[in-house]
Amino acid sequence: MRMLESVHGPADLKRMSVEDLEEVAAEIRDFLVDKVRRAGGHLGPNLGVVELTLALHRVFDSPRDAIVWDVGHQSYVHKIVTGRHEGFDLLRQQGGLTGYPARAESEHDLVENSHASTALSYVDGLAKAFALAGGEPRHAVAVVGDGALTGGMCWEALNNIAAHKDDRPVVIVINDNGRSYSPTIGGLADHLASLRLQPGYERFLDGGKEILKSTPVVGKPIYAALHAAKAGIKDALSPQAMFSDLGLKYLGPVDGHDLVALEKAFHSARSFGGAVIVHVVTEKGHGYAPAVSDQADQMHQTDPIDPETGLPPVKGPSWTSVFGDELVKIGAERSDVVAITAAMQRSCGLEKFAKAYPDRWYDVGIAEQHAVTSAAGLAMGGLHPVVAVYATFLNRAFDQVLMDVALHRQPVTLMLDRAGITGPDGPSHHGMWDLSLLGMVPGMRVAAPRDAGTLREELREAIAVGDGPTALRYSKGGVVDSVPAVERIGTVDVLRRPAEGGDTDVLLVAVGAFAKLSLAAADRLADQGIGVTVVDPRWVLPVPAELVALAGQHKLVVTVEDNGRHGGFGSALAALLRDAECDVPLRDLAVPQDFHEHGSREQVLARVGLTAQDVARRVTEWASGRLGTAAPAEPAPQEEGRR
Ligand SMILES: Cc1ncc(C[n+]2csc(CCOP(=O)(O)OP(=O)(O)O)c2C)c(N)n1
Ligand SMILES: CC(=O)[C@@H](O)[C@H](O)COP(=O)(O)O
Ligand SMILES: [Mg+2]
Repeated sequence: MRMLESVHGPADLKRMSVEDLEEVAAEIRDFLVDKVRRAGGHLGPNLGVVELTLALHRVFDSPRDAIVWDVGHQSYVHKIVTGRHEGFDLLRQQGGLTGYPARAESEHDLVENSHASTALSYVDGLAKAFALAGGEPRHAVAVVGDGALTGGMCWEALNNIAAHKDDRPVVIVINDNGRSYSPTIGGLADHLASLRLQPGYERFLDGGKEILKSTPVVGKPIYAALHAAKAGIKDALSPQAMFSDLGLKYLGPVDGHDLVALEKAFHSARSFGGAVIVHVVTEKGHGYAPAVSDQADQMHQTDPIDPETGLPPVKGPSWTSVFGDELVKIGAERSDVVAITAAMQRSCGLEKFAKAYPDRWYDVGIAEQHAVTSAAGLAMGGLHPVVAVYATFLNRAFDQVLMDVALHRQPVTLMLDRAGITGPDGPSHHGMWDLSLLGMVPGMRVAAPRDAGTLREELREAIAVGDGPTALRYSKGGVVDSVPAVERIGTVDVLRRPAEGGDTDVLLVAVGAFAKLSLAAADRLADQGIGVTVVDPRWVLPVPAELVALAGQHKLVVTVEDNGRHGGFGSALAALLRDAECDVPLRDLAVPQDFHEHGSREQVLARVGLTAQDVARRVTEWASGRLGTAAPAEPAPQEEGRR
């Protein structure tokens, strides 16, 4: 790591020779493989942007020039060359480097949101701000992947950037490795592929230019004529009409692992002065055979490996895999069931369904809004679509759920994976918003399975609904095995009653995966003589009416949910009790309404006061005085987020 240790910032890169840079690139690759395989993270994407990042930081002047990374999962090299390589032992771990740009970490980092397809909008805004500020030009540079480019916001931004193509220095670097997780889909992807097929285009032109320029007398006029004909040649060799028709200058395709070619292209882009697209062709996982040969997703996202075995941990069944397996069975029974993914087929559990029913699944690209409204179209066509997305990514399709699906009462089922605190991916990945959003949607029915069995059961119940939208929400990671019910009252499962003849002091209403945690808290409370009934509503929205009678049989109601507190299940139940004029006091335990820094799921839940011990302590605190029980020691406050 001799060379790499001499890199403390972009200025050090600018002083290096190409030979030194090649050495730095090799050392960075070794560093990434070593650190990311230990810590876990986005190994493939970052191995693909080593040369691209070095060339960017040599040609542009960050932070004066703004560099925005779309999604941001491929910003490890950027972090390494901006003085943070010593922090990689704690990458994505509590208290350590985040896996995305972080403003608190560096002046070189601007955008922390890890939701895709936003970078072009940021640079459009930045370019406008730089223009208004006047003075020496500052460049707004976006690095956007071919996957992120399938997101609709990119095209909204391109439309605006093209409106000022000549006088605002916007540089759009398309990092085209042909993949999101799996190969990127759609007409745009095909278009980029057709451009990729002409890698010699730039070399063809450059070679001709040098020969003609060095040819005496006739050379220059011929070159001038050819230059004028260049557009024609370019279209013939490299049909980039899509971009030039927008009025945007297009440079490329450029070999994304050739430092000299990259710098040449970036210098051209920098000196152009207006909006320019640099189409860079890279290879995900480049330089590391296990990543390049990983057909599924070229090590897009790797779990920490076991240093002993050198293998990722063996995982048991996940919420995702339980869903995926059950959907295959349903697919055999219901030919009208189809599935949609937004470029996350495997991560959302649709791999087996896609294999079993190749004509009944759709990858729409990173386009959640299109996924939902196209699902409404599929439903209007007589089918029952199942849309599988991460809960946090549903945020951007809220209006589509509300006005395209629910307004038309279409039978679309949303499978909200990674609901609740997710952990290592930080604040924009925690799925803590969906219950608050969907609670506003008339006719929306939301289930929160507590274990594998209820996931299968509630999925089937959802698919059986033909007159409106349904959704299931479930956590990241290993599924909870089995949490049996002792009784079912309507849709509500009673999981635990106070000991025989014990007082029905507290009704503990547990949402989804928090059932197990709530039972553990109830055991702690029983030790203190507090009688607790634990129930699982199963279908949490609209709130089951049975909870009103159950609440009336207790002295205190407490809800526990892995959703943001504002507008969550607790709020909805409180409203129902008010409407029913049931005045039993209610307290709601939920994720504090804030942005919560990364860590493991367990660490973040502990940080925000959502462990069994926290629940028991808070219930004891609330029960004291009401139930004549002793007041507890001063409870740990629920930590607010980082701001
Ligand atoms: C709105 C949204 N949907 C889905 C994701 C999940 N996601 C993260 S990276 C990625 C693929 C990105 O592909 P690309 O932009 O080509 O970058 P690459 O990994 O190939 O460098 C996806 C789907 C996300 N971050 N944001
Ligand atoms: C960057 C991104 O959005 C995804 O790649 C995410 O990191 C995956 O998270 P999971 O590990 O929960 O699938
Ligand atoms: Mg890609």
